[in-house]
Amino acid sequence: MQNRMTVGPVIRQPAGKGARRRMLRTFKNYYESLFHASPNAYILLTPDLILVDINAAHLRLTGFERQEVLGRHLFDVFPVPGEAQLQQLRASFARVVANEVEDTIHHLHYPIVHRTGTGEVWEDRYWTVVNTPLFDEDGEVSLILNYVTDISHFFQQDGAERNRFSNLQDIRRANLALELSAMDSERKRLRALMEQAPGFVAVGRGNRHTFELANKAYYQLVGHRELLGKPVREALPELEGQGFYELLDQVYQSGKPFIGRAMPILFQQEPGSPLVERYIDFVYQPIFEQDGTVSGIFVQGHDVTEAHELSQKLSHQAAHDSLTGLFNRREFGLQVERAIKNLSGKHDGHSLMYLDLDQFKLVNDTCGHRAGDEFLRLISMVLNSKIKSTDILARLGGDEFGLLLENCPIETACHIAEELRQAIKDVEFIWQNRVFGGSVSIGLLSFSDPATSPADALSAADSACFLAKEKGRNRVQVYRQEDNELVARWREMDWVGRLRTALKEERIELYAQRIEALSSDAEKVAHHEILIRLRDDEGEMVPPMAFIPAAERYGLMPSIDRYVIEKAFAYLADENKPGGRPLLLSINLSGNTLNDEHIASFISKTAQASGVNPAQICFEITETAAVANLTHTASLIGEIKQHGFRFALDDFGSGMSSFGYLKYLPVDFLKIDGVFIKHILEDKVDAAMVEAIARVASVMGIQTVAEYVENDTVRKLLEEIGVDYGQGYGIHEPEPIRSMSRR
Ligand SMILES: Nc1nc2c(ncn2[C@@H]2O[C@H](COP(=O)(O)OP(=O)(O)OP(=O)(O)O)[C@@H](O)[C@H]2O)c(=O)[nH]1
Repeated sequence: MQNRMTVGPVIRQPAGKGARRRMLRTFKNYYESLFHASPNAYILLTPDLILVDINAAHLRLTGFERQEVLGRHLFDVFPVPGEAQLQQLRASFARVVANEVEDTIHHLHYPIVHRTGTGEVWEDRYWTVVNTPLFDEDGEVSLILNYVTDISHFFQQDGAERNRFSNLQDIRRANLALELSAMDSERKRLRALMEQAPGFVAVGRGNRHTFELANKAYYQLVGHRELLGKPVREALPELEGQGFYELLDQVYQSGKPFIGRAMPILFQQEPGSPLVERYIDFVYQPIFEQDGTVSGIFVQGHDVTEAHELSQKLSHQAAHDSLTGLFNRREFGLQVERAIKNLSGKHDGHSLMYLDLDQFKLVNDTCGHRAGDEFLRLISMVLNSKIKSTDILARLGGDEFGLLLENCPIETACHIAEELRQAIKDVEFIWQNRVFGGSVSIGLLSFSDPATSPADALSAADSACFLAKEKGRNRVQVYRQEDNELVARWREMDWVGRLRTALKEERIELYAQRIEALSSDAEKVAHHEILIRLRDDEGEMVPPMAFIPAAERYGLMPSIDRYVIEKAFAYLADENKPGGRPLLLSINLSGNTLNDEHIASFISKTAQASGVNPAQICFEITETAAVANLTHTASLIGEIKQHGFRFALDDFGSGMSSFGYLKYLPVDFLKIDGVFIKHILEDKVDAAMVEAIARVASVMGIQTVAEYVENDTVRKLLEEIGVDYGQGYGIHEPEPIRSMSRR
């Protein structure tokens, strides 16, 4: 069949008024814009010449209102002027239906009543009429597209003019062919657009939501299967019980759209295969008829599974600790906050535990971080196994855990805390043939005041935990406000914020105390130990005893040490200008700084940048810090010494077997612990200890420094014993480094 043109997806043979309306609807949905926007005059007719649509160009041409012509017979709307025209038209429409090809009446003399602002006017008109059959899926002519062109002006011209258009027929034909081809490409373009659209699109018709259309993305989403012509419950049976059928019914009945965001949906993409979960953003949009009834639902949306999974992953990461999978500190704070909001007089209040493993460092230090991580995982599993699923367990950081027991009286919480302590005590962690036992200190707080802040609750429990440690570890300590020790601890914690600000505002000031040569062998340089003071926000100087313990406990010492190193090196660089006497500065490195894996490179880079000679710097580390991880300290000292820096072992003699360690620590100075010097004049044992240290050091080629030299008598005795240097208030009181004269 030539020129066969099927419009839209399917247009069936009309069987009555209702059927015609459905046909109109289908056509309207897909080609309404194209039909109405065309500059050419079109009418759409059923084969029995009932007008089912008329476009805007035709209405402009004839002056009719759309509503008054639809559903009426063609000849009722446009009365035929005579028998000849009637025959011509009838024959043309009959040919279209019988032959199923397009039919043209080239010249049809057909006067029309034209509506004008002043009334109806009969106008003599000549037309070219093209009737095109439109076919349904079964190949039957279901509609006739009637296209008219007003050619009256040609017939109203003189003869010569008319001759010029003697081949009018060909021109009309060519024009029509162009029109039809434009319409066809538009149709293809629209279909391609819908097909290729990134989102899924489908149309369900009628109250059973029968698939009338589905694009590529829709097929991809549901798995490629037969959809068209099937009601949704038959086409996608796995949606039963997921609420989507009900939503479709609701939109169909209410005429109100439904918008779904990241809704989970399960599809069985292949017969027999497991259900696949996807997340979709979608809209169910009702399709309205002209009479306001809903005839179907337009489904449009996007598969947002990847984005949804990513956002789930991110929010999980934001709330959980990656090592143990437990909640993290932030989330724990939020949970405590939520629990506080739920406090009501009816309940016993909540209980909160702060758990800190005892001597956990030992696992890290002897077997490495990986072992430490495994140990932490094991501990979190043990804790998890001992609590209810509604309890909130979190890793607060390092080896610290938090546990929130909601609506749990203190007696029960004490019992649980004791159980947890025992469960950790029973842990045996084996790593490369080494066995570590578990132990935990627990601070327990019970609170019922809705005015409690999460931060206060946590730090109160932390304070109690601190006390548990102080009292010997492996115990549960209940928080009591009247506890003086706890008050002191609160004060200490208050220092954390103050210290951070002081560091930022450079209010930590360097002081120096001279270390004087006592023996003739001692090096003749101006030797000073750098000490620190904090200038508080009111300008008062705060001694180190007030803030160093807090800085040590809260991990601020590495920052303070770095700050001191930078300032001291800068000072040395200034003092090294020509004419200056050689200076030697001693700088303290805290135990935490020894664990800072970048400290060696920081020191050498700072020295290079400031241009100081490493031989002018001696780092002091306490015996206790050094011994806590002897191998690590020994290799760190070795690494730093390679650059030319020197080392002193501070508070020497305080440990049980100090001499034993000395062999492993390549230090240049030993600073004898002040406890031996303080009473050296009265206590013979102290004097003997100092003597012994001086002798052993001398044999090992290490120089000795005595601290706490408070007067000349002590100084003389030390000289006699053979101690190389002295330091103390009897020699020099610390003073700000910048105001210090060189002696
Ligand atoms: N393996 C591992 N170690 C960590 C992690 N976070 C912190 N640490 C280490 O945990 C240790 C915490 O030590 P502390 O709590 O200060 O001391 P402790 O040895 O447990 O001793 P006490 O608490 O005083 O009984 C430090 O050595 C940290 O370096 C981690 O994620 N993995």
